[in-house]
Amino acid sequence: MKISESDLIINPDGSIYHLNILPEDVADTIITVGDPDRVSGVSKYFDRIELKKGKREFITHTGYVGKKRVTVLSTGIGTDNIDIVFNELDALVNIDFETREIKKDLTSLNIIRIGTSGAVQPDIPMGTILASGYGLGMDALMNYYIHELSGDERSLMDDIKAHFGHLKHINPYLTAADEMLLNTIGKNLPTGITITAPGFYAPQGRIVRAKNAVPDFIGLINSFNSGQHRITNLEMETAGIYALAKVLDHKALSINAILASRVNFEFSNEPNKIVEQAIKLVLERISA
Ligand SMILES: O=P(O)(O)O[C@H]1O[C@H](CO)[C@@H](O)[C@H]1O
Ligand SMILES: O=c1cc[nH]c(=O)[nH]1
Repeated sequence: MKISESDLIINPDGSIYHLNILPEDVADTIITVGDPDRVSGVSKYFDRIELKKGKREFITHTGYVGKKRVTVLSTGIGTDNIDIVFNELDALVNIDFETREIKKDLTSLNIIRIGTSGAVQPDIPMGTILASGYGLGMDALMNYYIHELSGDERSLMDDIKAHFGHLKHINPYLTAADEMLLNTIGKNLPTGITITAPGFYAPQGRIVRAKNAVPDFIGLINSFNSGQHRITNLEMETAGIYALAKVLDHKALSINAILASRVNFEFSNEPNKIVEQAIKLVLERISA
């Protein structure tokens, strides 16, 4: 079935609407980062850069790490942007732009986020590089998609609903990391449940001047447990990435550079150093 011109917008040069890139510009291994400036922080380690393109906050560099072709792409902040990036990446590989039809042979991308995050457990200090075992969304993105839970996700979700059920403004969603990526790129890293919040301040329990509606949100978050599972950190994209990757049949893993300890009220004075360590770790493991 032909996808309409208003559902899938292709620019006059054949590129996809927001990302402004062509199907051939995308590698099968993709690193996403929030900060557009972090794209060159990743591609500076490429052995060869093939292309640099961009529009708005969506900057793309594609090149080679050893023999592996890799795309690094910035998403900007938030799961509203993840909606755009994931639908457009999927269209670039799985829709024929000439016929506007879904291809017969679908491509499953390997997508690794390198992001920054704040820890909510006292034993996860600033400087930790953490792999998200699960993404728990507190934002509204997945209210708009059909998203099914595996058995494992369902039992964890039951405990999450019991713990957070009194917060009537949220409809949380949960997705596990891709197991293969977790066991390779995320090997031996600390893991846990990452909460994806729809904001940086009150939605992450920060108190500045406005009054927060949820008292002691950090305490509520870090007191959750379900078997060996606990919530380790907060950021703003991972749950959307995991959920849309699953819906669209891609593989995803989120690697978090922990810049803040929310329980110790600390924020790193060397954030770039921690991010750099996360970038190097991911690139070494991608090219191994
Ligand atoms: O450093 P990035 O990847 O942007 O990730 C984190 O930093 C931003 C907030 O400062 C949010 O996007 C959050 O998820
Ligand atoms: O605490 C933090 C740190 C980085 N990014 C976030 O979203 N939260």
